[in-house]
Amino acid sequence: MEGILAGTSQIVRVPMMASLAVIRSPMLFSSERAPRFPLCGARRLVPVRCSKSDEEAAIAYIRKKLMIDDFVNSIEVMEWESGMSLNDIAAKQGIRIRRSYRTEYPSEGMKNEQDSPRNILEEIIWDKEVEVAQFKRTKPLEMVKKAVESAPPVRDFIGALKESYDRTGFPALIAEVKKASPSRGVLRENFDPVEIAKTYEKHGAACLSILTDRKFFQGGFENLEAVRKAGVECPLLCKEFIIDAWQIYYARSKGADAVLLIAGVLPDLDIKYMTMICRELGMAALVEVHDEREMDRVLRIQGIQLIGINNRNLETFEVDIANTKKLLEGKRGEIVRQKGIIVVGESGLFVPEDISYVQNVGVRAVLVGESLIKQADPGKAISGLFGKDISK
Ligand SMILES: O=P(O)(O)OC[C@@H](O)[C@@H](O)c1c[nH]c2ccccc12
Repeated sequence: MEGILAGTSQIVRVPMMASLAVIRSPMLFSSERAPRFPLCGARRLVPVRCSKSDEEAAIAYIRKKLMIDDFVNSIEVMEWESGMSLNDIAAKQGIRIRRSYRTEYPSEGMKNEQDSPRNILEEIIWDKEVEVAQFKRTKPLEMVKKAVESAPPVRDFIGALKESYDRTGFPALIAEVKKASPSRGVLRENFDPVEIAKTYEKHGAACLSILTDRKFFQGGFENLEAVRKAGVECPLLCKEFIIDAWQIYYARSKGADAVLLIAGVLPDLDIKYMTMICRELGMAALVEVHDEREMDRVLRIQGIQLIGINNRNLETFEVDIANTKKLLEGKRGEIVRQKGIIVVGESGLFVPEDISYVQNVGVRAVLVGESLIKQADPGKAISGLFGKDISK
């Protein structure tokens, strides 16, 4: 009988049954040289011969173990199987950020016009691909999964946001621990992540966002780990450019309770796959959108609980808080309310009027960095931002 395929920890399609799933252990096999689907790592299907009983065992395993309805007959996977490039599939969804699929930095002589990133976000992503490939070589997934077992217990990120909203009547604050950014340069010379985290917590932050990207934001996973180990109780968002499921496990192993998934970078199938992994790990996924098309894509995905509307365009750095209003108007706002999704207003919030502006259009949490981190005491700055002391 023809037609089963599998990889390790991957999407698996069983053509006879038109089923598709994510599977943990190598079951049957596929060609090692077949192209991989990005994060899920599944290989393009190469029909292999296997016995009827193997096929039945595979199907039974998939059915029993996995919640796969979303993946069945996924258009993306069918396109990929039929030979479309991954960048073409992403482009069809309106994604402008291309992947380079590099695992090593190109040497100077190898670079050419076509090979250059088109904007800062694309540059970050191309860089991240190499960084993750290198990380994975030294710490393979199995090793990171082992480390997850001894990670500090997960905290309820969404629960903390709801609780804070109910307690204060203001959007819950996710306060950001960020030393620098590509758009603003160094925001704070004297940067002690633990001290900043503690003062944020003391002054009423519901959750914290910790930048872990080193090259562009001067962050690091050691900051996440240090904050968690210092006894800070707020749930922690790992602020990273996630392009590979490996990074989610890694974030959890370092104590993260939530991760950021950027819809402008990740095709639908990746978002589904990654939110599924978050769910399994007990983490929250903050899915970030910037325009109507991204918002519509994310609203169509089942099980999304937290959407961040970024007022900053990560390709041009333009900031406009009216973006939050635009994306919550009309039908979109209605769907958000029907589904009980918590919307986080992100970036460019400086004064109490900004907070009430986004609150009035339906935001129940805000993500704030610059306006706090630049103050002498970032925690004390919280009451200035809200126009009121919101500490417990
Ligand atoms: O410093 P601001 O303008 O308050 O913004 C915070 C946060 O929204 C911003 O850092 C951010 C939002 N989405 C991102 C994605 C990657 C890096 C950074 C971000």
